[in-house]
Amino acid sequence: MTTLANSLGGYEDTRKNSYSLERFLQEPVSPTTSRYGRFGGTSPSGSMAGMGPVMGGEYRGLGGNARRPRLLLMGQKRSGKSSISSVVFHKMPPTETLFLESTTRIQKDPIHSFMDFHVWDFPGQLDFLDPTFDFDHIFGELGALIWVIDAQDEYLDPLSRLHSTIIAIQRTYPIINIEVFIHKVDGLSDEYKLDTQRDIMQRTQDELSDAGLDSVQVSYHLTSIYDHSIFEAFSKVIQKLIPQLGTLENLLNMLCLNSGIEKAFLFDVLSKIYIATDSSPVDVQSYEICSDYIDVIVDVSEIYGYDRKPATQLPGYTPGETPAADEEDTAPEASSIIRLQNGMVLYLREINKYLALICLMRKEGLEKQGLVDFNVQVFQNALTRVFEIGRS
Ligand SMILES: Nc1nc2c(ncn2[C@@H]2O[C@H](COP(=O)(O)OP(=O)(O)OP(=O)(O)O)[C@@H](O)[C@H]2O)c(=O)[nH]1
Repeated sequence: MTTLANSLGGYEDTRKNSYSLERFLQEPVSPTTSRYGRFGGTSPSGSMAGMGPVMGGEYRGLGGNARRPRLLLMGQKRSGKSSISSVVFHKMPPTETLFLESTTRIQKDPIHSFMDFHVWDFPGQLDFLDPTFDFDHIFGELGALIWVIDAQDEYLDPLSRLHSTIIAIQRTYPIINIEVFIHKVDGLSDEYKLDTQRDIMQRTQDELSDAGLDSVQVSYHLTSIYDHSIFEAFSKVIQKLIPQLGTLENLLNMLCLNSGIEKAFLFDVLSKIYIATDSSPVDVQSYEICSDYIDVIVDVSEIYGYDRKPATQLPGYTPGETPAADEEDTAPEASSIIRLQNGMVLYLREINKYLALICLMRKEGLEKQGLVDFNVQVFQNALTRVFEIGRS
């Protein structure tokens, strides 16, 4: 194991730029945007010092414009669109989605997290290809179109609506990411799931070829709100919208290589979406255990964490003044280590109030814990730099 600072060409920046997970949890939640929980898509106060286009509101991915990407959830009635949005972004327990009412108007949900974006939930009965709808307004600032298909229901009609939608938007907006969620697969056998996916892929490919759109890329995900598959699918959707993804992956690779880490995830604590991971293959079990670990840490922090007030409530703060970065920096970042029965270790370090690094390593790796801690600190500083450069 070596120090990451060496691998990063001697880069060393001792400036601390960390935020507290606990403090994030204790910040006020706006009743207008939070329908279901404490996270509720609110905008926590406090600056996002050092976090650029991906962090704190701006996005320069598509076409270089500083915009908030929009994720459109579309599909037939009762396919599970509102449930997905509620479970992933508002911590709604999956069983409570049974009581969700049918959406009658477009639900626009601003999500303020490591990257600000909007989630628009379309009522299933709405025909947005109708000429009375402002097509450009709906698809103009799109990051991804997420088409939800209920795999437990008859899907040929919804599929043909998907095809006509792709054909309609491709002509004007060819760079849109099209993501098909083959949803509610929890009740299906593995064989049936794969057959359904194969059938949907084949029919879509045939339809697009007939329309002369062979080159259109469509991604397919088997999802359910009753397990981690929905979070994993969203992770992949969001990752495509992060301009710095390649750099984040390289940093994670270097961290793993130099610290004896087998798998590392950079998680958004708000949604449990991972925004980057190293390039070793993701196995579901590692992802699930890391995702569960975040839940535990978040819950324990919320119940037992001490009350660290936001900078605006600290003594000496004058209303109207921008809180000094130093005040944010005084809070130590949360960290935690758990030894698992199988000889592995889970290592968590909060990077800022939105992101946490979670690593899986063998217990021998912790014999040099000081080195691992140091490398993680260097990784944290490098990450801050990446976003600073992106912003400038
Ligand atoms: N088994 C299963 N049921 C699900 C899943 N996701 C959603 N549901 C159920 O599907 C039903 C419809 O979910 P909604 O989220 O209201 O569907 P919608 O697409 O928003 O419906 P509209 O608002 O009418 O367009 C609810 O009873 C959910 O509990 C899933 O992954 N598995």
